[in-house]
Amino acid sequence: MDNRIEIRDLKKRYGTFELNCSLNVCPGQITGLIGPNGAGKSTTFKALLGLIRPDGGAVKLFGKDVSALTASDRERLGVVLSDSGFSGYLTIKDIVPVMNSLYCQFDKSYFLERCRDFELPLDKKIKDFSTGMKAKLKVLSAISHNAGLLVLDEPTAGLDVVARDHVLGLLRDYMEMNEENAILISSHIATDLEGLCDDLYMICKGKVVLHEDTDVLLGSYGILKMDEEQFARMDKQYVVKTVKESYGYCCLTSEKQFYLENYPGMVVENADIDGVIMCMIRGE
Ligand SMILES: Nc1ncnc2c1ncn2[C@@H]1O[C@H](COP(=O)(O)OP(=O)(O)OP(=O)(O)O)[C@@H](O)[C@H]1O
Repeated sequence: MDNRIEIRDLKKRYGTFELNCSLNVCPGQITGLIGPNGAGKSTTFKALLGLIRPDGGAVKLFGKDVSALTASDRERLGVVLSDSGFSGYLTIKDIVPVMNSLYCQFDKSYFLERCRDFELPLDKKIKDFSTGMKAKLKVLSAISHNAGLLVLDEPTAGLDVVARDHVLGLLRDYMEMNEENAILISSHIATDLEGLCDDLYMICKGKVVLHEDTDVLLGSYGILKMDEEQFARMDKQYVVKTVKESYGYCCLTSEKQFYLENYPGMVVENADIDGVIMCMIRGE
């Protein structure tokens, strides 16, 4: 069975908000969905998992329509949603038998070993866990039952750098368990995803505004800064977005090398993903 996600023209309307999103996740890949608050990331995840009814479009997991997934297909999914999790009144000791009965392939010893590595107490009620402890427990639960596909909505939200590093490390371990494993992960913290994902979808006001391989985004994209006169004279064929600034213009380019070679006086900066997002949102 292919660990694949296919979303085609997924539509969902809430008042003035309108989602219209297409994306693919391929076996062996980590795909990131980034976008500002309210962009539509969680709505996409909920529709993908069949938790809300879309107004249109098609969603497939493992090559099957989401409504056609069997219970055993669903066991092959590992999910983290921001507003889901175990009851706060349970302890890790309580949830082990629950996981055991929910998932045929629950790997109890892996799960408990990792709980020990992360110093997660087995007897403490989950409601008394810190944000970081809860996040680690959610991700550990998602990867401890031989899922082929992970769907993770903001698994690093609210974490300090150390806890974030632990969670990202767990995801890298997961990808090494099986080369066909795949992950769809969202975050509004772009730096979390740039070191992890093979490709990134940028979503804004319900629309995918950019899809690119992370290497291309970090290697070829750049930010150009110039005054009005330089802007008027420049060749704009590789300009993706333009933002008017007090000093002149700031442009996002998909080919920074072209401008480095042809415009020696121009300021050409490497684009980090936050810079790209800012230009995509503010630019025209
Ligand atoms: N059940 C709902 N009823 C009405 N509006 C909703 C509902 N769920 C989401 N929305 C609206 O849909 C839009 C997208 O929300 P969504 O939660 O998908 O964004 P997001 O990208 O996940 O944001 P964040 O990063 O803040 O979690 C928002 O305008 C939100 O108010």
